[in-house]
Amino acid sequence: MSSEPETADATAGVEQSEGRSLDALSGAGDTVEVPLKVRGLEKHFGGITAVDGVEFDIEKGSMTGLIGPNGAGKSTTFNCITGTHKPDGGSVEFNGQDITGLEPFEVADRGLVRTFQIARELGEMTVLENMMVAPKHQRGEALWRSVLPYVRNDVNRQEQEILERAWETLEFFDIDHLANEYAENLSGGQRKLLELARALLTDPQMLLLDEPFAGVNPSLEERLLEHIHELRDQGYTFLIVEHDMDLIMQNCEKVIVMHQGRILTEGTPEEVRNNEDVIEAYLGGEV
Ligand SMILES: Nc1ncnc2c1ncn2[C@@H]1O[C@H](COP(=O)(O)OP(=O)(O)OP(=O)(O)O)[C@@H](O)[C@H]1O
Repeated sequence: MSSEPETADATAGVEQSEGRSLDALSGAGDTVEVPLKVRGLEKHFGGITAVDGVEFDIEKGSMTGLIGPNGAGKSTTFNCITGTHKPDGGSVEFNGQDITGLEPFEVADRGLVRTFQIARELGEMTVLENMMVAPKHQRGEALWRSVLPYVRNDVNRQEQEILERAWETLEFFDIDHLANEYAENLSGGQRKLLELARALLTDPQMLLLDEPFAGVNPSLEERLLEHIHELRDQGYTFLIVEHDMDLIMQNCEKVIVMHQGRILTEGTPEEVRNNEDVIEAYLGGEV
């Protein structure tokens, strides 16, 4: 797959959103080098403060790891950024637009997309059908139902274009031979590849991956990593939550460490590895 995130080719055949900045898509106007800015983010659940004034910047074309122990607030931070949770305070800016509190499909429309686990209903569809409903599925969890008849019966011109992109993306991830397999029959690693492939069909500029390597065997993990690096080289930006510390340290140029809802530190893997707070107060010397 050779298309870049902002090019017209990358968006061919896929419904464009009204809310998306044309400048951001075409690269015209000011170049946004820090597409994602999180400021003073807060989220409370009853008496629990899950996210407590989190702030960070993500640079364009970078691969950043977000790490921290269980309950540190990583998933809640992801959820507040991508619209699954409404933050109680702070702001999220993407490509110069305030996206704080927008619905998930509105955030995805702007090019900030997180991978979704293949839900039970999608597991009962083939890999190719999963790809065909991906662009619309991301814009609303229920919309895929309305698309399904078209997938199974007559395919109109727009669907034909989506079909071509779907095949191209499946080939890129080396899972085109599984196109007619039901998604529920895929291995854990193959599902992760499909989840990433589906996210790509929504024309993202930045991808948020929540534990993309969980349950993935070493050889598939290697392949998944190669694909992520290749996509990064094409200009996509990645923010990755992952428990495998070594994997993050070896593959991300920047690491953000969360602890008890706050940013403990951030820096290069080397800086984080040598940070006394991280070693003593948080990681217990496991880095
Ligand atoms: N929906 C919720 N309702 C109540 N408490 C929640 C909810 N979601 C998260 N929490 C709490 O918020 C805190 C942060 O949880 P979160 O899942 O964001 O951490 P995490 O860093 O992703 O952890 P893990 O690595 O274990 O997935 C935890 O104390 C958790 O129990």
